[in-house]
Amino acid sequence: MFVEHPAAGYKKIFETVEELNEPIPARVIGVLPSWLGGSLLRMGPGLFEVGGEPFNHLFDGQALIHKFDLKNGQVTYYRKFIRTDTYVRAMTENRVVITEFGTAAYPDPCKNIFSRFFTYFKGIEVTDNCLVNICPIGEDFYAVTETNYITKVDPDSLETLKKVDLCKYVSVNGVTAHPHTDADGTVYNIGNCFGKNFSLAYNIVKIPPPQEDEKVVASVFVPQPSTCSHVRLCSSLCSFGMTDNHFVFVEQPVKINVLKYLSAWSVRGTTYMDCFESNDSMGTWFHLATKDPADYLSSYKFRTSAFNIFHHINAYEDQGFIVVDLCTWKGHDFVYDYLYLANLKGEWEEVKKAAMRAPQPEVRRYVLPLDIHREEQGRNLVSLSYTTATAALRSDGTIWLEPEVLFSGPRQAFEFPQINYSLCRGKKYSFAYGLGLNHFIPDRIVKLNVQTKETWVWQEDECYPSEPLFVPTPAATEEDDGVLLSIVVKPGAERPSFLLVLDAVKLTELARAEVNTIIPVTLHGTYKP
Ligand SMILES: CCC[C@@H](CCO)COc1cccc([C@H](O)CCN)c1
Repeated sequence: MFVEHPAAGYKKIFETVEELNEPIPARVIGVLPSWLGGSLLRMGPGLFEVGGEPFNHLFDGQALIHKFDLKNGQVTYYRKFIRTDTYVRAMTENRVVITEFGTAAYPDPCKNIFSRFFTYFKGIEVTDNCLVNICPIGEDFYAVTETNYITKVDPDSLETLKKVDLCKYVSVNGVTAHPHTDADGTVYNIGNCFGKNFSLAYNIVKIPPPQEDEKVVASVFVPQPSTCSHVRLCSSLCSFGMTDNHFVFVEQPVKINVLKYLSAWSVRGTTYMDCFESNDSMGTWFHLATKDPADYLSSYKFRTSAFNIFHHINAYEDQGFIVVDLCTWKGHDFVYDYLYLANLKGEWEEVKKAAMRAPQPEVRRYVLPLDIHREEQGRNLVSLSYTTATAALRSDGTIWLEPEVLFSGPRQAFEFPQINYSLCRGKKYSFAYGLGLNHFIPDRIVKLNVQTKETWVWQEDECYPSEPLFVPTPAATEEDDGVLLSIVVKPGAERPSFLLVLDAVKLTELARAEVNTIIPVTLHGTYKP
C-alpha cells in the first residue's frame, strides 16, 4: 500500500542551506511546454539553527524564498533569506532572539540580571518569520506566516522590501497564510481577534483591488464577533472557504489559550505551541457568513465530530447547499504536535511509530443546507444526488453533519491541496491535486477526482516532493488542461533537487529541471506568469 523509507533520505529536506548570490542554471531533461514562461515562487524554512541553538518545530526555521524562472525552455533557480527582524537579529546576535512557533528565545545572556528579569514583562515580540506562503496582493507580493506581520518582497530580485503590521489596518492578531482572491482582484482573509477585554472574534478582512496609487488598505469585513464556541479560547485558523456568496470557516477543537498567548510569555520559555489546547467536548463547528452584504449568519449552528483542519480544498454552492471539501485529521489532538523536527528527522521506524498515535488523515466532503425550515428533526436535509453527506436538525436547534469520505488511507494524507484556482475557486469542480504524506513524510503527488474518487499518483524512489501547484494551459477550457509544478528532492542523486513538471491529466512527467543543491522543504507558493 505505501512505500517504505528505511534510508531516511527525507532528513535532508530539514537541514540548513545557504542562500545564493545569483540564479544558477538548471539542467532540463524532457520538454517544457513552450507556453510555460514565468516564475514559481515558494516559501519554506531554510535555517534550522542559530549559534548552535536548534529550532524545534517545522514552522520555526528562518524564511527562505525560492524562485524557479522558466523562459524559452530554459530554467534557473535562485533563493534568498527574507530579511525579517527575526532573521536579522538572529544573525546580528548569533542566537535565537525572537520566539518562534515551537522554539523559545531566551533573554540576552550578556545583559545583567535586572534587564533580563524585566524582559519577561515586556510585551511579547511577535515573530515576523514569514516562512509559510508567498501571496500576490494587487501588484505586490507578500511573504506570510499567521501572525500580524507580513513582509513585502520583490518577486524578481527576491529582495525584502517592507514589513507590514496588519494591526495598523484591521483588528486582527493574525491572518491565515491562505487568502482568497476574487475574480475582480479583491483579496479576502480571516483572522483571530482577541481584542479589547478579550472580545474574541474571527474577523474576515477585505483588501480591495488596487485603484490607481491607492495604498493597499484592509478593512474588517465581517465586524460582528462570531460567537466563539468558548468565551476565552478561539480556534486556530489556517484557511477558510469562499463561494460566490458565502464564506465558510471551521472552528476546530484546537484552541488558542488567549490568556497564555497575551501574558507576554511570562512563564519562562513559553512558545506559541504551548498556547494551544484541545477541547475534548465541542467537536467541530462550521460557521457561515455572507459576502455581500457582509454578515455573520449566527442562526446556522452546524456541528460534527472532532477533527483538525488546516487546508480547505474548495467550497461551492449548488441547489441551495454549500459543498465544502476539506483535508481533515480525525480527533481533537493537535496534529502540529507531530511536526516537531526531532520527529520528522527521526529513523523511519520511529517516524512510523509516531504516526500510529497521531490523528488520522481523511479527505471529506461536508454539505451545509442553506434553507433550514424548523421541520421535524433527524430527517436528512441534503438532497444533492451526487453525495452521501448528510445534515440533520437536532432538538437543540443545531444541525448535525456527517461527511462523505473522498479519500482515506492509513497514515496516508492527501494534503497541501491545490485546484485549478482561476477556473474553479468557489465553483463546482472535479479535480484536486495534493501532496501525499506517508506517516507525515512527503513522498508522492496525487490527483483526486472529487466526484468519482478516482486517483492518479506520481512517485519515484527516494524522492520527496513539495505541494503541487496547478498552472492552466493558456486558453484552456478543460479543468485539468495544464501542468503541475513541484520541487522534488532526491538526496542521493548527483543533482539532488529538481523542478518537476507533470501533465495534469494523468500525472505523466513532461520535464524536470535539475540543480546541484538540496532545496529544503517548502510549504506553499504561487506561480507568477
Ligand atoms: C498561538 C497561535 C498564534 C497564531 C497567530 C495569532 O492568530 C499562530 O501564530 C504562528 C506563529 C508562528 C508560526 C505560525 C505558522 O504559520 C503555523 C503554521 N501554519 C503561526
